[in-house]
Amino acid sequence: MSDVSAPVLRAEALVKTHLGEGAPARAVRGVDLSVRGGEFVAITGPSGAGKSTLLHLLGGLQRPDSGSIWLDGECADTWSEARWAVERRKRIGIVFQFFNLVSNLSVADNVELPALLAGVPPRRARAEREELLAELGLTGKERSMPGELSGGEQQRVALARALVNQPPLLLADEPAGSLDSKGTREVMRLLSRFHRRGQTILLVTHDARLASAADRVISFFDGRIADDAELDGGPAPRRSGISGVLELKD
Ligand SMILES: Nc1ncnc2c1ncn2[C@@H]1O[C@H](COP(=O)(O)OP(=O)(O)OP(=O)(O)O)[C@@H](O)[C@H]1O
Repeated sequence: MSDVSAPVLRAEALVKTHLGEGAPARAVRGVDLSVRGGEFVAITGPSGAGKSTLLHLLGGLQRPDSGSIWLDGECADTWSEARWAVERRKRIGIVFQFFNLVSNLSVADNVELPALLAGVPPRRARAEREELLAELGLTGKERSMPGELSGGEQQRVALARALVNQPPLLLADEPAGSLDSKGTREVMRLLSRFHRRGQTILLVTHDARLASAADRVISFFDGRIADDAELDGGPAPRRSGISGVLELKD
């Protein structure tokens, strides 16, 4: 088993200003953060606080103006876009509010795609996909197209896609933001279940209720960490990979 206390993700002095049409938006103004293996961290705060920008920086989807990021102890400062793409496939699963599924690919193909791009042999990619879809209650939907699914189902497919390469870290940006209360409960239950099995999760939400499912809550305000509180229980033990983890019962 991996060292539970080792940081999976570390950021130091991150700064990001968006230069848009209007005045520059100083979205992230000097953030230090360390996330240990097995932690479930929620980043919460008001609209416009900079939460999504921070998550995008941590996942390499945007580059900081200054500051550094380490993934599993490896500094990402000099990584190119291409290198980030490769590392994301191996190390980081990302789930967005609006699912971002490929609309003209079936559920099965959406989930298998990241595995195939990562060089996983097709037979193994298929096995991983079957296991995850069964786990997420989507068996029988393999040939469906994303547009034929409910919002909750689409988000479960997005979760399967994010987890198919067994990334040590899952980044979730308002994953229930476009769902009704049933869909929200479903997604939160799944995140909690994966966390209990050892998945490290960083969840961005403006909803304090959702944040309470985490074992650490970071309050983000005006581009900075205003509070960082560990809730009762502490981090779950980290286990490597999802497939080993899937054998465990709830
Ligand atoms: N691509 C962009 N171009 C210009 N400004 C941006 C861009 N992305 C974000 N911003 C601005 O940066 C600030 C932080 O935005 P961000 O989306 O990170 O906040 P947030 O806390 O995630 O908000 P919300 O909860 O509403 O999603 C806001 O003022 C926003 O308008």
